[in-house]
Amino acid sequence: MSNNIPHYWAIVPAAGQGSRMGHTRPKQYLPLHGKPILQHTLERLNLPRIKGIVVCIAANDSDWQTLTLPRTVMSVVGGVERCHSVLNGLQALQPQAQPNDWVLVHDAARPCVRPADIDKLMTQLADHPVGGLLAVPVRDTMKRVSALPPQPLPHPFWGERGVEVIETVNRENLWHALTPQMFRLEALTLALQHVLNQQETVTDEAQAMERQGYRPVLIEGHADNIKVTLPQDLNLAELYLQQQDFS
Ligand SMILES: Nc1ccn([C@@H]2O[C@H](COP(=O)(O)OP(=O)(O)OP(=O)(O)O)[C@@H](O)[C@H]2O)c(=O)n1
Ligand SMILES: C[C@](O)(CO)[C@H](O)COP(=O)(O)O
Repeated sequence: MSNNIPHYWAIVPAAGQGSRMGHTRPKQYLPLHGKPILQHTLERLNLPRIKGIVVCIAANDSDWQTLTLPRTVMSVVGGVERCHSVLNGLQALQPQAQPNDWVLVHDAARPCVRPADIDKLMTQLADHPVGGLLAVPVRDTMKRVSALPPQPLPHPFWGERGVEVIETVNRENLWHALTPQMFRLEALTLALQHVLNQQETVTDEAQAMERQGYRPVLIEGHADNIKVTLPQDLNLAELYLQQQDFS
């Protein structure tokens, strides 16, 4: 029955203040090649298979109305943390979506995502019971730092008292979680509600699903799907957009 075929929806958390960017405007409205980051992101998500898009914006957002949108999208007010914004977006979808529909949650701050990778995520997980996310394997040696208690160190070569001690973390099987992260509407809604009801937060949707005992699937994407976070990310994102448009 055609009405049993799950639809695909997108939620774009865009209600952050971009504090790490250190700019007066929220980073999602800063220009890349003269176009706001959020507009680039919405253009990447404007795929035929995505039935509708919900954008979560800050209550005091004065830039949203200035965007030229590639299609009609819904907007809802976000929350204190990203996970609160995403839950508001999920609740806005409830009236028009089915519980088993897929929801792709994609950061407004990731304008370089490749439409081909979004399609890959939707296609490869279309029949999966849980869902998953775009990710890329860690390529660098990883270090964990921890502050030493102010006491003599067991060995003089381990640095001065009170400095951070690093230890190498096994990078095998370590991946960078990206977005979109794609899960079923009802399952993701319940998972996030459970986390928030515990007065806790999560930094991505997969973590909420993991806490419910689900095992999300990683689908390899591309490292140029960066989250624009710090000032130096702006030039890098412009370079990636330029490379993609000409590749
Ligand atoms: N309460 C929040 C916080 C973040 N986001 C969105 O979640 C995405 C990823 O979050 P992040 O990169 O941390 O954005 P900010 O929170 O704006 O950045 P910062 O932590 O530097 O303030 C961004 O598109 C951001 O707009 C959101 O919708 N609601
Ligand atoms: C969702 C995310 O982009 C996956 O890497 C990341 O967790 C967002 O973290 P932030 O602290 O909200 O930027």
